[in-house]
Amino acid sequence: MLHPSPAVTKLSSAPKPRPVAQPATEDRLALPVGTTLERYIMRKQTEFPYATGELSQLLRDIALAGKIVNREVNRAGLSRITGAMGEQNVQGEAQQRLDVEANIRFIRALTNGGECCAILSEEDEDIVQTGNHQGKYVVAIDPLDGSSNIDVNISIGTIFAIYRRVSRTGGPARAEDFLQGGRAQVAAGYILYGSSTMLVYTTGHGVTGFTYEHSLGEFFLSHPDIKIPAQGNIFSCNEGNWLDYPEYVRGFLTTCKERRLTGRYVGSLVADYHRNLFTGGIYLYPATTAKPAGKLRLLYECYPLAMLIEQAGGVAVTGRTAVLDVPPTKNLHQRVPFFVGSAELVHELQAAAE
Ligand SMILES: O=P(O)(O)OC[C@H]1O[C@](O)(COP(=O)(O)O)[C@@H](O)[C@@H]1O
Ligand SMILES: [Mg+2]
Ligand SMILES: [Mg+2]
Repeated sequence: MLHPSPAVTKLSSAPKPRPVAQPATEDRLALPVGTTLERYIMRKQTEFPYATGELSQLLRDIALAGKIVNREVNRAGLSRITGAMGEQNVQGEAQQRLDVEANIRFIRALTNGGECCAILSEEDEDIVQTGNHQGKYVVAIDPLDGSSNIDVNISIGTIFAIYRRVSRTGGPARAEDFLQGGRAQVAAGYILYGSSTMLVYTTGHGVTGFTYEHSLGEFFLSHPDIKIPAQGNIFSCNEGNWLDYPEYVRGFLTTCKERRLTGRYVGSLVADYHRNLFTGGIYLYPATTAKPAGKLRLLYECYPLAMLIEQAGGVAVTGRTAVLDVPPTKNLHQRVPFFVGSAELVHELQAAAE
């Protein structure tokens, strides 16, 4: 919109001023690339008149733990925290030292921050109470995703979902606080420890990406308003499971190959998801004969990534059903089949689903 200056409107004989473009209201509130995460969070908070800053503090706590985990990941080979623990987590999967380390770092940061009442982590069977019984939020988290890639210096990540607790404050959080369903998430995101470290999150108003600047120790806004292309050229799955995939998934993948789409699979969900978010594509972790419910966990892997993808204009389904509409069972570590990515590709898969 163009606004002549008030002085000029009065003096009609004066030479016409050069028009100055004024950004629309929303644009004036938008912050430029390079803005620090802290400033971004503060500014966003002022857009919600009743915001009390608790969610902002939670995001700060997650970013802080992310910086610490990033440091540990970067020097893991030197500091001897790579390798298997020789123990299994609640999923019966081999626990890596960095899985444990990351879990400790996130729990500590969320406890010290004061706003998080309880944490549901992939690494702990039960809900972890932080002792902040007045905290209004709970966090479901996969502290380190892509464990099998830890020891070989390949990108890994953290995935998180934030809920406002529904049980009465003043006491410990309960399972119902985590079992509200995907549409109840107030924020969700991930941190990618990759060739650069990024924090990507949503509070339900689009998706924003921040890149970590190591020497300054800060996340900076680098990717405002991320949108996934509606169509894509990439399919990402573990083809070693081909013989165990449902027939409709094999049929879909065959058409991908007939159309000469590109196969790309890191084996770290965050990394595969992040690539497809920017390039367009579909990530698939179907049910298999060995894993009839799929492998990925609903509460701290699929729900948060589904919220992000919908905010970015993409789609996430378990087959026919939108991931965010899947009702959680009482199992806090529930698994579901997961198909996520560009709308056109995922809709095609969904139409073929049994
Ligand atoms: O080795 P597979 O069966 O392809 O599974 C890979 C998937 O398993 C995961 O590693 C599971 O996550 P965790 O490492 O957090 O257990 C995903 O990151 C990845 O997409
Ligand atoms: Mg994981
Ligand atoms: Mg994990």
